[in-house]
Amino acid sequence: MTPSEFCRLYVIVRVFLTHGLDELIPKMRLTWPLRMWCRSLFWMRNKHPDKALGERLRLALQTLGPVWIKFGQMMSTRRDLFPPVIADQLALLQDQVAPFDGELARQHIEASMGGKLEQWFDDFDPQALASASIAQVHTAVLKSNGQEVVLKVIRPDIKPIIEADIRLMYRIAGWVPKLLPDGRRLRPREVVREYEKTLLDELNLLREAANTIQLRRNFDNSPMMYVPEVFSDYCHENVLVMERIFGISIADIDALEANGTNMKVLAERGVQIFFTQVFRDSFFHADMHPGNIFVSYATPENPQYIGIDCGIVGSLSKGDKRYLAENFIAFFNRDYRKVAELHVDSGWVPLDTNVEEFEFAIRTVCEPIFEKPLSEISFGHVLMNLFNTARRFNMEVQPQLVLLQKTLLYIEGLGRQLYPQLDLWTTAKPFLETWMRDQVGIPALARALKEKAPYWIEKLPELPELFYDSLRQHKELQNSIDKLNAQIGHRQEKQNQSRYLFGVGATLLIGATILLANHIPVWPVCLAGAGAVVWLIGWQKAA
Ligand SMILES: Nc1ncnc2c1ncn2[C@@H]1O[C@H](COP(=O)(O)OP(=O)(O)OP(=O)(O)O)[C@@H](O)[C@H]1O
Repeated sequence: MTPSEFCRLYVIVRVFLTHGLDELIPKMRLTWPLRMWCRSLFWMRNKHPDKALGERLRLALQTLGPVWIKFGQMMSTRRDLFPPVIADQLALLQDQVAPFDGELARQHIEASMGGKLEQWFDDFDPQALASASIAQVHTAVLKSNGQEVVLKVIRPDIKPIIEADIRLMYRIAGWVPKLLPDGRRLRPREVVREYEKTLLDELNLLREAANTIQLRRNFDNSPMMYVPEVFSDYCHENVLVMERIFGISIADIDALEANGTNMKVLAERGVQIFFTQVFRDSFFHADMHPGNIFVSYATPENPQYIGIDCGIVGSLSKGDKRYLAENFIAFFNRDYRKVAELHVDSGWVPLDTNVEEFEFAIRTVCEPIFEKPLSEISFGHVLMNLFNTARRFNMEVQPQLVLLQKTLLYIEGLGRQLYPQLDLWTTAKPFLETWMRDQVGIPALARALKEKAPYWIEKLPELPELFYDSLRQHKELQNSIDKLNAQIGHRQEKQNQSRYLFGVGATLLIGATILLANHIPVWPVCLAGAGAVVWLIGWQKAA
């Protein structure tokens, strides 16, 4: 451990102890040396004894800074791992990060772009439009076409901080199974690894640029959603340049209402956009928080979403989509047997899972959900309950499904906030059923034919030649097989002959031995000589 790592670890331990987080460790796990060590750190006593454990954890993460705040935010979505009192507190974490100097932002952008900002932009505003833990956003105008743009720039000093904190997180993750009774189930190293990947992905703005371009293409000319244009010629790993959008924040319900927004349509569109992204495009925005969703001022009766920050996206395979849609439909038909079978068929749980037991477990967990009216059932909670049950039956954690469930939970929450009577199932069911119908039978066949048609048309002129080649190859293959068969036959014949000669030779030698034993002269020598000659001929044939 380097001295700076040691110092940081000291700070982390101090923050944990002064927030009384040693309370997380059960008494029986507090070994004698550990207890003595904690006691010796008398200047690190719990300074917030009046606060509940969840709140103290939230405050501690907030004190430790952006890397830990984001970690807490991610953990808040893993309700399968933490009790609600902790997860609810983690969900309150906000990264209020002070902006860094605009001049430093300018230098950083210029270093990435390899020239003065004025070469490409006018009116660069050194005052940040927004500042978050990883990046900061400034406005400017593109010189080439007068387009108002934003420049998102990664914080100059953030990478080493992230790397150092992640290294320490791994170290602490190694202690968790020893300290917490449930430590192994929490799979701390895996959780840190997942977080590390998300953070490192967010550090590369070229990824976000590519995701934004893809999402914009998927919703090209859509009245439901608008995605700003990315100016990829100006983008670098540290800098993203995109069209500036002017919309109402989705969190500003008063402003939405003042603009005359049809809240019912807005809420339903949120659900439709999500299902379209998941099932039609296999590409969904997975960082849905209020800072990333806006609504256009235009056409409030027919409201259009504006989506930004595509740093984190999810995608499902064809198989996953199909099983997911079937799962939803089976669940809402209360066909738990089908739900269990689907989990096995999809490979989400092992093939040898006892389907009856699994069905029973799903029924136990899911049936109470139907106590509520259908319109109040949460898809996100249904999925969470299903996955939690499946995990008891050794379902592997599937990151793409966790991301999907987390996004779905958020979309539902948002939808109900916008329009409390939102009936999710009625909004989503026709979409899912049409999609399912589209996946099987004549439409699926027609689509497959349509997809493959250009390939076949391209290959058609080559068909006669391919046919001739294949016939020729078949003939050549037949000739080789005939030759091989003849060789095998010849060899077998020789082996039969040699076996016969060995037999004759052996008989002659045995005869010679018998004659010799009976003291008959001359004949044994002749017979032995003949036997040896016959054996020699047989050996030659066998060679
Ligand atoms: N194209 C844009 N037009 C106008 N404002 C924008 C644009 N892009 C980003 N912003 C503003 O900057 C803020 C931060 O942007 P963004 O979410 O992309 O950054 P971030 O570092 O990923 O933040 P977070 O970690 O909170 O998601 C947004 O909430 C929005 O207010």
